[in-house]
Amino acid sequence: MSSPYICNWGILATGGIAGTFARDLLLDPASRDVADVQHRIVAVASSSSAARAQAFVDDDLALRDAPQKPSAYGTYAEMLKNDDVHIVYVATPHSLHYENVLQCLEAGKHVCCEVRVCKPMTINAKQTAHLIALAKEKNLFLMEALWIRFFPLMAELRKQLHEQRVIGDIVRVESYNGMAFAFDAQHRLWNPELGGGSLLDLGIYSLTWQMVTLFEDPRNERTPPKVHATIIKQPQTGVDESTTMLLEFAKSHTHGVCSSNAVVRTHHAYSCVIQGTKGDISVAFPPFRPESFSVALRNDDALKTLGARKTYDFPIPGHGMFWEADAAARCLRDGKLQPELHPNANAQLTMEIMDEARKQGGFAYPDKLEWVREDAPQQ
Ligand SMILES: NC(=O)C1=CN([C@@H]2O[C@H](COP(=O)(O)OP(=O)(O)OC[C@H]3O[C@@H](n4cnc5c(N)ncnc54)[C@H](OP(=O)(O)O)[C@@H]3O)[C@@H](O)[C@H]2O)C=CC1
Ligand SMILES: O=C1OC[C@@H](O)[C@H](O)[C@H]1O
Repeated sequence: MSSPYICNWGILATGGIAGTFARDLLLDPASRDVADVQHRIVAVASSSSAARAQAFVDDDLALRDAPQKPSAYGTYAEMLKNDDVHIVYVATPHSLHYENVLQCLEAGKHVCCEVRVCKPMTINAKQTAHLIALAKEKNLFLMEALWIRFFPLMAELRKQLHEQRVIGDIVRVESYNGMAFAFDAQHRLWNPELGGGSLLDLGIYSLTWQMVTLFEDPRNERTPPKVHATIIKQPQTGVDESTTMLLEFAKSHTHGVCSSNAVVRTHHAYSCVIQGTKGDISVAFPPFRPESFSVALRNDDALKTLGARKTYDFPIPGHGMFWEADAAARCLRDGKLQPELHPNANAQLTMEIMDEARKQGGFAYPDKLEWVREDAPQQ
């Protein structure tokens, strides 16, 4: 057997998700039956201080006595000069993704650093288009780190829906992601300056379920849906507390109902319900980390009632962010610039749908967040 490809990561920022992702990188890939790739964290950077980066390595990742300790940097720019870094995990709030990824791509010119970004790609579609164009121009790998796209559950769901067509033609899809975030005007979820609001943070998941089920329905031939959206704003900071979109997929004659809410949590029944002519598929809670889905086919009595529900379980051996990391590593190994399972066109369309929802709901971020550099492609 050939030796595994070893992917060297640099972690940019040391907040909550950076720790979760990095700890997943440190798990033995054999625990998820993966043998062809391995991960190594070679560097960590914090914009706060080198001491913070060091504490992240020593304490958050418990690597104080590790034989090969990651280097700790007090600025992102310094880490990007490290030639050992193959790929960067950008873990800042999404208000900063655009400038941080630009920074990584620009550094790639000198250090051949590869880049990966945290979801959602950016604040708006123009910024995403610029990053995709720049990565292409520089021959660098770029992917939206939408971890659930890489879950084995997702592959099985796609197979049952689109190849085996177990529930026949899809007729209607309902997806919801809600979390009860206590109001704190400074928190990234509520703060407009940090790209706050439910749509970008939570709606990315409800929209993903629509994309996987309806946009990827072969009958729709990857035609973007018509969007009808409504937004309720948080009275103090003005970010969207709740966004509901009705997505109209004309070719397949289907409607998707998609919503996000930062005040009330998703009901514990299901994250997404897909109704077809022959039965239903229900994806379990929570929408951002489901471990099962179930299928109920209609009985033969004129297809009126549903039969017994069969559940398909996909337990996650860790947090579950390693599957996207494995996909990124395989792309680097094989010289691919984006993952087949989640091409950058998906991220672009997602941002366009979100832009349209915000436009219809009358919600814009401060100009300093919606900016694009003067060399961004004209749209
Ligand atoms: N996939 C998932 O399950 C999840 C994804 N996320 C996504 O991850 C991203 C980060 O979220 P999370 O880790 O929870 O956020 P945190 O606030 O915990 O961490 C963000 C980090 O970004 C860095 N940063 C740099 N500049 C700023 C700034 N001006 N304000 C705040 N932070 C700054 C800081 O690290 P430093 O000081 O070291 O530079 C900070 O610790 C978001 O896009 C979010 O949507 C969040 C939770 C779950
Ligand atoms: O990705 C996410 O998943 C769960 C939430 O905690 C978080 O805010 C969101 O960004």
